Amino acid sequence: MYYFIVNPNSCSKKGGKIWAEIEKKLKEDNIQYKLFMTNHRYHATEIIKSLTLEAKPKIIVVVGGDGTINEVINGIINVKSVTLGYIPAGSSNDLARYLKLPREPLEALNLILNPKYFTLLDIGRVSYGTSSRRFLVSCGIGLDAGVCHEALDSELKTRLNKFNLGSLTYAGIAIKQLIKCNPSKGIVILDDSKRLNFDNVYFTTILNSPYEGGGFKLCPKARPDDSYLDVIVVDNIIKLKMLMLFPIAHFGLHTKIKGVHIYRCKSAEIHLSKKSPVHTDGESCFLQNRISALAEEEQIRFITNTSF
Ligand SMILES: Nc1ncnc2c1ncn2[C@@H]1O[C@H](COP(=O)(O)OP(=O)(O)OP(=O)(O)O)[C@@H](O)[C@H]1O
Repeated sequence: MYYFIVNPNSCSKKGGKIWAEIEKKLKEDNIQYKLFMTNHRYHATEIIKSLTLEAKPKIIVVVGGDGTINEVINGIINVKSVTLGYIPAGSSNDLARYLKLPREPLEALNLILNPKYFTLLDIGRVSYGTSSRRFLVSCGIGLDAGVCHEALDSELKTRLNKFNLGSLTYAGIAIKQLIKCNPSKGIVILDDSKRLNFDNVYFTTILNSPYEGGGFKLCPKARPDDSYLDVIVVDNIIKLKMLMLFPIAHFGLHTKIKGVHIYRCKSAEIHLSKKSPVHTDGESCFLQNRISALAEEEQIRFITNTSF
């Protein structure tokens, strides 16, 4: 039995169309499944909570974007009893990009029905104020999160999604926000011991895998299964040079630029001089001036196309 959690609204309603294609195939092939369609924000979290209350092994397939996967990962109670399958149906699909999951829905379904590999993926946890949330792709504070916040309700994203170019939204908004933004002073503490001071931080992002924001290869060497987090701090770069950083970050070529700092750690704490936007997997965690993140001990079993 396969349990499907479907966000029909992902990628400006493309999720619903993708599900129709998947459901037709499941019916044709007489595959047993149960459907749980989300009908509001955070519904995927409620659904998976109820599905994972008992520690009974289940294959749960998510149809949506990185935001839907984030809601799902945040609701799993018995992590060890779950195997996740994923049919990417979002605008940016950064998780699917790194896991090399098929972009074609029926191919992605085929992989789930005939799995090649099961990979244990790290689950990150970010804490802020009195709250905390898990992430699979990344969390961040500063400019990158500001871009995610604006992209959530972006008209531009809706328009670009019509041409399968939704991921370009992030680049467009990033340029607009960069022009206005004022960097902060920041302190980053790695593994409770290494303290780093920065004067003009644009953003700090903590990643499980290389990509975020629709294909920016921010930490090219990050691996989602190594129990470590990769951290990028972008500091003290003139805005004109920052404009160059975005296109070359698509190829992971920004890492040699002075002012780009990359670290690997088990935990990270970030303090900024002023409140700044925070995101987990592109979803908003409002404005904060302090966040901390770690890799949880338990990993989640994921159906993948490749071994890592
Ligand atoms: N039925 C629904 N109606 C409206 N919004 C929904 C519904 N179900 C889920 N959502 C919300 O839709 C938002 C977007 O989903 P998701 O992130 O998966 O798609 P996306 O933004 O197109 O993809 P990506 O994150 O890969 O760019 C999430 O914040 C989720 O809470």
